[in-house]
Amino acid sequence: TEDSHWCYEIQAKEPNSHCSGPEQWTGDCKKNQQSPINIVTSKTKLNPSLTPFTFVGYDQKKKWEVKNNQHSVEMSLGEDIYIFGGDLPTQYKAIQLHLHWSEESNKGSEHSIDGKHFAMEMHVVHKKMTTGDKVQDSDSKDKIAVLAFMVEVGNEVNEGFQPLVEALSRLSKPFTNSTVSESCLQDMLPEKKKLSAYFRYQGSLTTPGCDETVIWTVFEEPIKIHKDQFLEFSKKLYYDQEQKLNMKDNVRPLQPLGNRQVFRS
Ligand SMILES: Nc1nc(-c2ccc(Cl)c(S(N)(=O)=O)c2)cs1
Ligand SMILES: [Zn+2]
Repeated sequence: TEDSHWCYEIQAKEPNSHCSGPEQWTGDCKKNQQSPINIVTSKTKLNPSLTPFTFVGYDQKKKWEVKNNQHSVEMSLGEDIYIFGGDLPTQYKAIQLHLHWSEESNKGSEHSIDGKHFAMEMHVVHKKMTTGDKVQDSDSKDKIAVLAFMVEVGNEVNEGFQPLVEALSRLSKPFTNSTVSESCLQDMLPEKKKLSAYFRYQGSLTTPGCDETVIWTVFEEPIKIHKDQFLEFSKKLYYDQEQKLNMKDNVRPLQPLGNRQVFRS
């Protein structure tokens, strides 16, 4: 399908590249409720319904499957990990987490907050859990809920990130798989009490087909990792089999907010 040839700008501008960069992405990528966006905090609207989340199974210790899917490093979740609360219509089951990054710490996140980009952005992708026979109409706007965490670099090692960082050298080539050592999602996130402050808006996948079916939650509290942990991603991972193009800048350009309102908890 044309999606298998989509790529980021850094790949598209390579001499004799045959992939389609963000300006050529198809599907819903040219519609008007796209992600990511710049969040102008002074224009966000307080929404008291945006209560804290309940995270179920985020403390489950497991040797998670990870893979280099040629666009990012992706950790498969599933099983019994899910969220509810956060003004979501029902509970949402965790499917996978992946990240976007650069090699400079002031760009690399997909969303920006008051124009500030972070070093990385971690996305925990959840799918709406339909109870019993209820069928999801195909274009429903809330099929997916992504929890987005900004990642800042500092000089403190983030122990919770180590299992993933240590697996990266086993994932250099695209379409390679591995497992991380025993770890849990919760250890990668900011402490729970800091997760009640977040932004909320209606948007899309930031990768083709850019389906406008995502309820976005962008947490205010960033994850902090050591600079060396951060640099491992662009050092160890490659976009291509020949290992000539380091995987970095897997970041979609900012999209127009249009007439959408961004809410805050
Ligand atoms: N092949 C790939 N798919 C994705 C993906 C899948 C689902 C979603 Cl929701 C997203 S995102 N960045 O909008 O969170 C990315 C990444 S790489
Ligand atoms: Zn993502």
